[in-house]
Amino acid sequence: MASPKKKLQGLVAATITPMTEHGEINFSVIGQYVDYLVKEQGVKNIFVNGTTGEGLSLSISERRRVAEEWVTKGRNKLDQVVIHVGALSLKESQELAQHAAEIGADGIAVIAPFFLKPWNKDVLINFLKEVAAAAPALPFYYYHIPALTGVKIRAEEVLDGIQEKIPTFQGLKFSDTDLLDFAQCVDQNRQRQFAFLFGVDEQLLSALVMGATGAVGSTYNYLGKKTNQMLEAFERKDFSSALNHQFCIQRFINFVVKLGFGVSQTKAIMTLVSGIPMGPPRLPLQKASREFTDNAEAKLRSLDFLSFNDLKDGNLEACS
Ligand SMILES: CC(=O)N[C@@H]([C@@H](O)[C@H](O)[C@H](O)CO)[C@@H](O)CC(=O)C(=O)O
Repeated sequence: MASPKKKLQGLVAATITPMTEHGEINFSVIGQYVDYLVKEQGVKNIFVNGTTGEGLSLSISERRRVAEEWVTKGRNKLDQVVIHVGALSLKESQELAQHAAEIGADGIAVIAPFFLKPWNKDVLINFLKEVAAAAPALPFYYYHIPALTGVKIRAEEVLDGIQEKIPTFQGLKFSDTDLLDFAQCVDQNRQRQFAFLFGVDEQLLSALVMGATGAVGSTYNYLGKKTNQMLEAFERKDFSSALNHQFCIQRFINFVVKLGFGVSQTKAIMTLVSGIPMGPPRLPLQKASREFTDNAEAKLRSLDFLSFNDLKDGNLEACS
């Protein structure tokens, strides 16, 4: 059984894996990155080696070293460090789970294997169970991201009876827009103290209404402060302010989505906003174009999302 631990809640930044221009991992900026999240964005939980972290594009040895660096640099600064240990090979996933336990991570998460896929709920749970068993003292999260894995088994089905099979099961990271499925996960498991972590940043307010207890996402790296204002407004039941904050965040995400948005663009935006070099992504991803970065910067400025004092054009559409 997992040792009782503080529930993972609030914002969780899906960390980027910083890289050098030569495509090697740039471990040297991770300490600075931790400080930036805590001090500038008010984000004290991280999700390492997930989608944003290009976890599936790293070698097993790189994933181990990245996890170690975040745990080490986050010690006494971060509340929780969750490591994504999903892999196509059960053995690799187990190795990473065991490693996460050894280095003192606070939890592990696993996606569905996506090449040879589980064809029903029971097979998927068997896979997850075998991984969880490799780290029997660590809280376990199922990472539901059907658009990327192609595994379309509803999260509601996966959660049905999961704790009996996986005693360390502690929550769901739900990266999908199907709010019916998400809400049913909450509704059917309300008595259990699970964490329901939503992963579509532009729709977080809707998920909060449905009972999300926290959120994992890429934009919390650089819009954490803004999103925390939304969470605070929601908490004090000021729904009008919460909605304004969500609309404001949506204006930015909608803008970049139309330009073409993904992990590469997240790296470029984070470099711009934080000043910490995130470097290029690894193939098969391509570096964001200069045009993208210029347009994203102009939008960030007009929404007053950049804390520089050199606004030349004024806040054209700054949100309150
Ligand atoms: C598909 C995808 O990358 N989704 C992001 C979102 O944060 C996403 O970037 C955001 O909602 C903007 O669309 C996260 O759910 C991914 C995530 O948490 C991770 O990196 O593991």
